[in-house]
Amino acid sequence: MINEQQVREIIGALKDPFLHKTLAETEGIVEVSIKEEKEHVSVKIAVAKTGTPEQLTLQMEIVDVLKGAGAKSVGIRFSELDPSKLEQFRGVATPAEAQDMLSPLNNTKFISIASGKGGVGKSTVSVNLAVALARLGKKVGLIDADIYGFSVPDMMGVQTMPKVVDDRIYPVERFGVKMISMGFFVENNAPVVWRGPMLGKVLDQFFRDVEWGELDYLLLDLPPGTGDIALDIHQMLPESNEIVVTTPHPTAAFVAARAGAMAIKTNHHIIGVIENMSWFQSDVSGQKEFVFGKGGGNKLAEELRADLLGQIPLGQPEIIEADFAPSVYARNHSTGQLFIDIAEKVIDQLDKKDQ
Ligand SMILES: Nc1ncnc2c1ncn2[C@@H]1O[C@H](COP(=O)(O)OP(=O)(O)OP(=O)(O)O)[C@@H](O)[C@H]1O
Repeated sequence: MINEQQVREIIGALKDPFLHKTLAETEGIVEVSIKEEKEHVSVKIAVAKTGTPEQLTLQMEIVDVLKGAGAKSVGIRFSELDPSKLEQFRGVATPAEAQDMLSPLNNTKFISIASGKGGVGKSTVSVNLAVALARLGKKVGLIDADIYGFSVPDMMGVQTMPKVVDDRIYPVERFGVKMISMGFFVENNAPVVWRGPMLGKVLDQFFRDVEWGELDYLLLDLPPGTGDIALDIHQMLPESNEIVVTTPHPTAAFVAARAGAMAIKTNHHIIGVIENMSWFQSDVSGQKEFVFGKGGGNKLAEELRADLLGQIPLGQPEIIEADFAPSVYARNHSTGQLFIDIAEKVIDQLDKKDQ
């Protein structure tokens, strides 16, 4: 297992993406800690500007080099360089680099949606939360990053492909949401087997080469579970606000807690839990029937010390032939309204976090 000095040497050779000086030169390695028994390295890095696509690239480079040197898992936190230090290096930025610092995603809040296992409704929640945020007047993007199980284009009833002009990818817009999916980049629904660097390149492309314009929120529908792919993606993403989706069964909540733990370990911030398939409203008895049990969402929220943002019942959206989108609830559908309530809570929480 590598020691702290080796970690500092390896990362010290990488460059601050804006200052184009090595992290050793900028003294950008703030903290290194190593858990020998778990072969886990966590580092805190200060860069000129945080929350940028450039940070994502650096993040991937750090994960790559540390894993290459023997770390099994890597945690990275970013902070901004002290203004006095920044001053020291100012003047080295060319106009193109200065333009980079004004990248349109700089003020975007990232929201990732995760689940402990497949089939609990993570994609349904991602799509409807994105649409609800757009219905509230926000500028919203959605990345379907569920590389094996991409389903967002079908769920939203997307019939077109993104346009590519001069090497720039223009996302498809549906219900006011700009969307891009792994599904657009594989032929004939073929299974995808990307991992490691290849996966990183594809994700990087989603941030850098897609013409998002200015966005308030960029949602990411993550792969389900706590396996290698989910871990890779967690490590490669910019720091995000994460929502964990579960069903009400206590066992499902238990599995979802592991996804939450993975998010925290990879320095994402859990903002809440959404319980899906919470009940079924019987037409016959008029009663709520708790088909999948009760209490899972609350239990998970307690465990992750986060809010239960909402509970979504079982039930399909009405199908409108003329505007087919099989998983999008209409604004005036009771579930559509529940998603508006959740979106308001999310906006509120993230605004508070900013203050
Ligand atoms: N509240 C709900 N009521 C009825 N059906 C639902 C509800 N939520 C999800 N479903 C259905 O359950 C199935 C799984 O949902 P979805 O694809 O959103 O789950 P997922 O967690 O993203 O799965 P995976 O990660 O495996 O792709 C879909 O057929 C979807 O239409």
